[in-house]
Amino acid sequence: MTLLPDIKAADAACCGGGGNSSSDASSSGSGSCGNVNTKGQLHESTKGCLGFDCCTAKAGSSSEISIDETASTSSRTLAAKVNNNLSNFDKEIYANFDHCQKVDIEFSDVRYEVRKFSFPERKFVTKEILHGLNGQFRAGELTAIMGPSGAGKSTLLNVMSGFCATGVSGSIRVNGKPMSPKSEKFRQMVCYIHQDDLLRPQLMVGEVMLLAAHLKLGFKVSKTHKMNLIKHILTLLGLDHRYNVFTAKLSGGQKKRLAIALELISNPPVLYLDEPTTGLDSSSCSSCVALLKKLALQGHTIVCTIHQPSALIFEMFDKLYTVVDGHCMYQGPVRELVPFLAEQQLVCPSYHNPADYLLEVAVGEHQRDLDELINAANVKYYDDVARYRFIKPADVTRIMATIKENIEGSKISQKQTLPNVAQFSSFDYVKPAQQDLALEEIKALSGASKETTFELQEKQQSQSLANVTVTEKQQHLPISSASFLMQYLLLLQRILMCARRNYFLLLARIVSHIFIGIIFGYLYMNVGNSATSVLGNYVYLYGSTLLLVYTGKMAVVLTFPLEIDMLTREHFNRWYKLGPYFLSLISFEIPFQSLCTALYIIISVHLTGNDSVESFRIYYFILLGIMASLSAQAWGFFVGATLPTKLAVFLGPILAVMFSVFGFCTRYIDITPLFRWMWHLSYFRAGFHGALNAIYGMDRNFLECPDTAIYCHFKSPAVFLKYMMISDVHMSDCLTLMSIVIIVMHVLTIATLWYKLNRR
Ligand SMILES: Nc1ncnc2c1ncn2[C@@H]1O[C@H](COP(=O)(O)OP(=O)(O)OP(=O)(O)O)[C@@H](O)[C@H]1O
Repeated sequence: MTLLPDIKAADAACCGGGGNSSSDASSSGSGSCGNVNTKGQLHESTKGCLGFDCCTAKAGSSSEISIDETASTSSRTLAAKVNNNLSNFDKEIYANFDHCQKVDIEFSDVRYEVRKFSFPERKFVTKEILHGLNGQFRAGELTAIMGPSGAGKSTLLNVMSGFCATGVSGSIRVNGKPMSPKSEKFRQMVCYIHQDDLLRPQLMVGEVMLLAAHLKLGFKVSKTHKMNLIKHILTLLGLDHRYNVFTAKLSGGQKKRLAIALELISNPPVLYLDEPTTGLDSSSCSSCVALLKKLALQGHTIVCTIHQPSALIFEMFDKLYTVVDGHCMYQGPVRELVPFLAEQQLVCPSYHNPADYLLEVAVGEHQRDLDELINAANVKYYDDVARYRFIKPADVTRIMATIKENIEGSKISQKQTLPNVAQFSSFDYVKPAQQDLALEEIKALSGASKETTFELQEKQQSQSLANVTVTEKQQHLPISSASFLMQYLLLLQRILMCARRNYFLLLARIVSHIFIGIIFGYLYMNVGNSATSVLGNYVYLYGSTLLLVYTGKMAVVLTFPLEIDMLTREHFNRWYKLGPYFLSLISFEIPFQSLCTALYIIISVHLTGNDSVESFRIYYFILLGIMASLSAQAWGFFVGATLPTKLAVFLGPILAVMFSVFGFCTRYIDITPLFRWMWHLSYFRAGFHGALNAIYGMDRNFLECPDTAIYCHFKSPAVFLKYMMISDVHMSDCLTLMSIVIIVMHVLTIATLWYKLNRR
């Protein structure tokens, strides 16, 4: 029997866009997704609703493994069992993930402290948020981090994912080897999906996926294979029917799944998710956890924080990690929670959701000393670790002998034994050679069929998958991210696509420059060549510089901080490097702002009659206007990258005023010596003086003095420049200063972003 229809039904029912269904059960505790017994456990009757894995412990029609038996070791064994029943199509989907590296993470004495300045105490104070946590997140398992609000769940996730590295102490071991979360190797294994989905609303699901595939897989993988992979992932996540839908139009649950789909492209062994179910209705919530379970079954290490799951959803998790006030209050299999609490004289009432009960205990509703529970949790953890961790290779033989004895003496049934053996054999601290030996032993002594032994070892799973009709390339996608140039081109393409579809803002920028150009032109109509209107023209040039500087700066000061959040996440998840990202951003912003500036100047210069002079003056004016605007834009990027938006919109103009006061509208001799450095550094001043020089300097002929005028003091433009004390302005100086400002500010912006992205 093929499971294809089941899987499709599953996706439709549980994970799919239909998004109905199974989850009704999540709120009621039972329902279409199967029945839940009084302990909140699923019965075998869940079969058929989710294909095979969504509802935790359903094992396909041929399964003989009951839920309880599989609960602890279910993931790998169950996945293997189900794989036997997959159609080729389904196997193709899974084949894309069968090379997921298995990563077990163990952490001990993990502490996290923040150092903040306390205004009441007028000194820096250190606050410890995580107080020496120990634990394990294992491959093939779905682990929930639970706890009351403010307990430290997100902080633990941030620390374990390497998203927060400063202030962290303790040790993290990956597959038994110590590893720093800051290390490149660690980062290659981990993806972190934040609570809020930051997706570009102007792009369609398929476009976002393809872009991510190009960025993450590089161009050694053909587009056909990328498209296949995308199709497989979207099918797996129940999003295939949303391929041509804009991300803005996805439901909350679909957005969450898309966020996961995007990260799955690089098939990361470890996925951390911060509250993936928050904001979802019970149906989407159930679908989301079912999906995570499905991914865990494929060998990923999946850890997520969750708030108050229903009994059904709670049962879907393999492991639970409870955090209370920065301490661990329970960690272990979900099914062992109730017995653990009972041992602590905390008896979860029948029909009560254990997750709710746990939270009640955690917030102190049951008047239980939490320190005692924390201690008990620690003892249990070390007990569990000791049970497996310190098995010496020599012990393998002894354990095998016991198993053999048990099977031969029929003390326990084979079906009971196998999951235990699977758990044992998958344990990393036993040398691989010993594991192989053990498996061979089991194979021989249990007399199991090839299919039965196959479920014991992931190695054998993939071997089996290799037998199906999956092409070589699908099994061995050569993952190497896109080159610098390709990253740049892809990101630029994304910006252009977004700009094309969300043209309102850009159109507003262009229209406002044209509109103000007309207004200014109208206000200072024909002042350009008249000796009586020199001061009017001076004000026009002043106003123009002011306008171009402000539009250049404010356009990015306000939008760039929003970009930074997205950059932080995509960069952390290794989509691209900072260099190509920033280059693509300015490759769009610089020409666009230049275009706006040029449009404004061309229109206003014509209306003000400034174009009646030699054309090179107008070219200079346009060039200087563009340079001044780009200098301000570079400052805007820097301010936006450095300060939070609220501070940036306040401090940006203050800086602009300082630079304009000391140079823009003040003569050099009027400036206090203390602030004269500002005059020299002011790009405002350089732009404005350069513009004045372009219009009135460089040996311009006399201006027209109307017959009606008795006397034209500024008939000679040189007199006016001398009066304004700017007769010795050199164009090259102005252009050089502004070029330096542009380059220095962009370099500083990149340095700031680099620091922010890597400080963590
Ligand atoms: N950078 C920080 N500076 C100061 N305090 C912090 C910082 N980060 C976290 N905290 C504090 O640490 C505690 C744990 O925060 P965390 O966000 O991890 O809680 P949580 O369990 O995820 O809460 P919730 O469920 O409400 O999201 C909170 O009291 C929070 O105020």
